[in-house]
Amino acid sequence: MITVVGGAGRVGVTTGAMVLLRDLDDVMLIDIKPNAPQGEALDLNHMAAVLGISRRAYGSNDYKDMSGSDIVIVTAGFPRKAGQTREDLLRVNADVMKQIAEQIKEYAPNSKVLVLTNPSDAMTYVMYKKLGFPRERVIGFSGLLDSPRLAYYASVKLNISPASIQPVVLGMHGEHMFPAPRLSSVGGAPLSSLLSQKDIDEIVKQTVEAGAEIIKLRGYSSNWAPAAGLALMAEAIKKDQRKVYIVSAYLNGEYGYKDVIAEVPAVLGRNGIEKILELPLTDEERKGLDASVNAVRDLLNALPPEYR
Ligand SMILES: NC(=O)C1=CN([C@@H]2O[C@H](COP(=O)(O)OP(=O)(O)OC[C@H]3O[C@@H](n4cnc5c(N)ncnc54)[C@H](O)[C@@H]3O)[C@@H](O)[C@H]2O)C=CC1
Ligand SMILES: O=C([O-])CC(=O)C(=O)O
Repeated sequence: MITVVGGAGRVGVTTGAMVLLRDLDDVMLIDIKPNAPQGEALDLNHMAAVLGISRRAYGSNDYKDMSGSDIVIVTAGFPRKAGQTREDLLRVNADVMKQIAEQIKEYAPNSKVLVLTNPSDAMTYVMYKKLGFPRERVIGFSGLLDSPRLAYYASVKLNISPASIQPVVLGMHGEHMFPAPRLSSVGGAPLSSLLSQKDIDEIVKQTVEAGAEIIKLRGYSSNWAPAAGLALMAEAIKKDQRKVYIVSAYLNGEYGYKDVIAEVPAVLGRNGIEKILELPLTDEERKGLDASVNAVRDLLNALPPEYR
């Protein structure tokens, strides 16, 4: 069973749908909104019946129904509104993480926990600290959104499929993310060698501002792309695929950073994070990553001690 906490919210229910569509497992949607997860589950079950998918969705307002889940995906919490940054959600969502960590510890103590709630690196840190699970089992989301976004914008410039691009965005998910065009590649060539500096600057800006652009256009934040990314992470763990994805990981010396969470490439398999990969960086890239990781640290330092 894969549980989604926040399962009646926009990203939560879309994630439930993606898990069913990829035929990964049954899905438990848990949410504090009365009746809402049950209603979403019913609709998802009808979807599965239409498509002939033999998986079930369940909905509940009781955390104990996550019992037995090997993967718990956390999408619960407040989304930002137009004009807000993700960082503005720090305090309110840290509270939500703290409450949910207690429940996961009690009902799914052996699970791998994927955290998407914003600001996602800081929320992954709170979840990690409050759960006390080994770091390979508490994995933050967003690299699998920021990097494919970079691939998308580059693919438009190059008129090629985004699937042909290996994009790299590191550090923080937020205003200070670090897109790395030299480390991103197309057919073996660095992306930076295939586009003009002006085009690179443009796609980097589009990537950083992508989330805000969606809110500006439609009034609420993304759901389709993040849900797809979460489903890929769950799939890599569930099927022990050992695929390399950029994820938010607790660093204990990797890249020279300690006691902080940042987006880095990692191998995902049955134990969660099987290995963190350390990319060789130029001096300039090192500075860019430092600035990004320091922005995560600033957020963590702004959290009262009970969240750390
Ligand atoms: N890291 C990323 O790339 C992305 C992060 N997000 C973040 O994900 C979060 C959710 O976004 P949406 O789904 O659009 O919001 P939403 O408002 O549609 O859904 C949030 C859900 O969480 C539920 N919830 C709140 N507290 C809860 C608790 N203690 N236990 C269980 N459920 C609880 C709410 O009832 C609601 O149904 C936001 O913080 C948003 O900023 C959204 C998109 C991408
Ligand atoms: O923009 C938001 O608030 C949601 C998010 O993190 C994203 O889409 O990158």
